[in-house]
Amino acid sequence: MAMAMASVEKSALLKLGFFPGLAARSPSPATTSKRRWRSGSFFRQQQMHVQAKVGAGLDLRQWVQQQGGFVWDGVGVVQSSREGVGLVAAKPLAAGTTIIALPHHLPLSFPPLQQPHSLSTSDALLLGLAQKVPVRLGLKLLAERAKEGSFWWPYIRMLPQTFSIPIFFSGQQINELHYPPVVQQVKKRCRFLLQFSTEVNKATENVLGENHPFQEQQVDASSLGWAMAAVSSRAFRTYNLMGTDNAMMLPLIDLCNHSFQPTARILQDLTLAKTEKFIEVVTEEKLEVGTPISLNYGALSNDVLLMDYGFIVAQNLHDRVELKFDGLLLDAARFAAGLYQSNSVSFSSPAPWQLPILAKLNLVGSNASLQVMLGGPDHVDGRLLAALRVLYAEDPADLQNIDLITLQTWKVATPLGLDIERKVLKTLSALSAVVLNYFPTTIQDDKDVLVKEDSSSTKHLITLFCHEKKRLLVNVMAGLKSRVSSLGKIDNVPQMG
Ligand SMILES: C[S@@+](CC[C@H](N)C(=O)[O-])C[C@H]1O[C@@H](n2cnc3c(N)ncnc32)[C@H](O)[C@@H]1O
Repeated sequence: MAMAMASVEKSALLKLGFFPGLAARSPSPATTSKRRWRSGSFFRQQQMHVQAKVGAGLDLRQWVQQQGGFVWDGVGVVQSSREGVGLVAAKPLAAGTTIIALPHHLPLSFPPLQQPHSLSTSDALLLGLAQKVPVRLGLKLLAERAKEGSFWWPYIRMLPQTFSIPIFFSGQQINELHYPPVVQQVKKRCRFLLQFSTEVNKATENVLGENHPFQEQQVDASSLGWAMAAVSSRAFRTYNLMGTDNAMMLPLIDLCNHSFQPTARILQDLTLAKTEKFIEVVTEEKLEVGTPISLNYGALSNDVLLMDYGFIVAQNLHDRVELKFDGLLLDAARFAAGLYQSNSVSFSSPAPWQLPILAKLNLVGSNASLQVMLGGPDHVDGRLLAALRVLYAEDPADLQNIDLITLQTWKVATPLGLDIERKVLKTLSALSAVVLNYFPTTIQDDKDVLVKEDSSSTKHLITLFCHEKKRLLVNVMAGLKSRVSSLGKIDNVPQMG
């Protein structure tokens, strides 16, 4: 997702997201600590009612201005139960206008520490620990949150106390997602947090006073999870002139909620990297009074939105259903499609002449990448489509003059003939049905829950997530069905040239 932007003057920034590939078990609640977290006051402030939260947002706006930042005087702060705090236009504004600009010293980042010998004990410890985590900014955030009189306190006090991301779900709620790619990833992240909290405490156990990066406060999986969630849901990637990226938390700017049709975008002026206002939010369109000031967090699937941000988008065009390419699963789909015969060779044991093509598709071999997707404009992953076409081929000669690109697209209606194409489409459709049946509840069950549950509840979020996956699978089946029907209209199988 990172964009190479070193050569452009103003670069659009993307949200950061969680470190891919980490993971977990539900973190234990905050336990005993040598000293109490500053969270006493932090948590009290987090229980502020709506009006106070909005007021704190306005205080943050003022702090940014006092620190030399620019905030358009029409920036309003609102709160809703669904999106939390957000920014809105309190006045009309033309497109292409700067709304917020931050000076260089306001973003919270983990600065590149190039001279380890000159570091304080506390910074050296933090650096050592940070080298073990992909998102080291979380540690910096925790260190600042622990520090009395932190420069960033006006910002940190505005951060949510809790996040609705799945690492904070109960074990049962995680399992209720019924979607193995996300369930596994969440469990992996939780495991990481538990392990890493042990490491952090071991590395700091005999450190006292100012030398302690977290002011002698014990860091448990829950506080680490809080920090990682704050970073995954709020940090942006910024770039320097060398194109090196760095994660930063951008006070006030990170109160903008997400939309795939955003009203603003965030720009980084690389040529001004050393001057005052180097990150700014600019309107994409004319704003009317009450228009939310939203940013596009990126072309993110619901899996990423759920795991990193704690919300999902209905009818998200970037969403997919992820599967592991597996001969047995394809056999089950072939069986469900009524295409399995007693003399059928299992898809788990491809013929030797089929293997080289499957290897070229990177679906067999020790370094194979077995993750394939359903959904999207073509309904299925090109590699899955190609693999099924190959697996249904009966004669090596069928595959001789076919290139890999053709096999992976719908460009040629029947690259291996009408019969094979029909089988492929029916198998893919049955595969979608098999995956759909994996969910223990129906689309109607979900609808019933969705109307009953509070839209800000975890139950609602989990149900909506499952509901959207099921809807996607039904759409895939409808798309494949219409392809089968259009095949019926083909009298002559086009010859490959
Ligand atoms: C960068 S913060 C935006 C400010 C945040 N609303 C707050 O209260 O501080 C991102 C978080 O806002 C919420 N959010 C942003 N866009 C959303 C959307 N379109 N729908 C639901 N929640 C959204 C999610 O909780 C997400 O993790």
